Amino acid sequence: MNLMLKANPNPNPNPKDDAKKTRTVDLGNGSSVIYVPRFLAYDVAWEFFNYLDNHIPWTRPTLRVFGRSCTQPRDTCYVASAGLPDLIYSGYQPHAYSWDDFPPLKDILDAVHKMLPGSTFNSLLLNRYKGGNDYVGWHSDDEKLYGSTPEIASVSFGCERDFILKKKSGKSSQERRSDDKPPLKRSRKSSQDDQHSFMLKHGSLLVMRGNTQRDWLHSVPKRAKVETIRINLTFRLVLQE
Ligand SMILES: O=C(O)CCC(=O)C(=O)O
Ligand SMILES: [Fe+2]
Repeated sequence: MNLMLKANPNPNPNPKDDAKKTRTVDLGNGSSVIYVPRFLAYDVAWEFFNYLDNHIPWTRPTLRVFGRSCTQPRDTCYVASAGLPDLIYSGYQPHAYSWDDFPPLKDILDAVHKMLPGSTFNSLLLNRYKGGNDYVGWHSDDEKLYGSTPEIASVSFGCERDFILKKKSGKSSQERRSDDKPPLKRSRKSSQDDQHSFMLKHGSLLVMRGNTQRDWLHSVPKRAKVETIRINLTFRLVLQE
């Protein structure tokens, strides 16, 4: 299959159209997010969607969360370069498929590397959300094998879903700003700075950098009425032991 993949050479052809613009959000304290809405051309992204939907050996594993067994609320698969330490999350160790098993994934990885000069990724966690009942709950991707400041590059296909970042508990920035007020007068409401939402478009790229996994949680919440499939690829760098 030749998908003629290139990262969209001009992801922002009309500078007036903010919806198409690459956006960098400084989350403070060394955390940042980059969002590229048109990372892949629309039609190419649909070809990838169809390939991934039909050729990836999706599974829905049983996880152990807070001592309880539950079925992961989305399909998953894992691909990694040979010789890397195993990924284990929520008591589950996915089988690591090879990049050679799924050549189009190497093309997407190349495009991500091209878009992010200086960044390297050697593993990929794939997720398939079959409809609005499928989701990923609040978490951070802070497994030890990614080191202290993991960079995660996330490419989305198909149904648009909300991706929400929320500051880990501790003081919200509004509370921090009102440190000089008596405690009773402090607002308990978190400020807008403590949550950011992205509607992840078909063919988009979102990158989390720096301290984002240390200081922030992220989720893709359930959405009533959503009935179509979304596929998401998160590229990560597993550090060699
Ligand atoms: O589906 C997404 O956009 C996010 C997936 C995610 O957070 C993860 O796989 O760790
Ligand atoms: Fe994540």
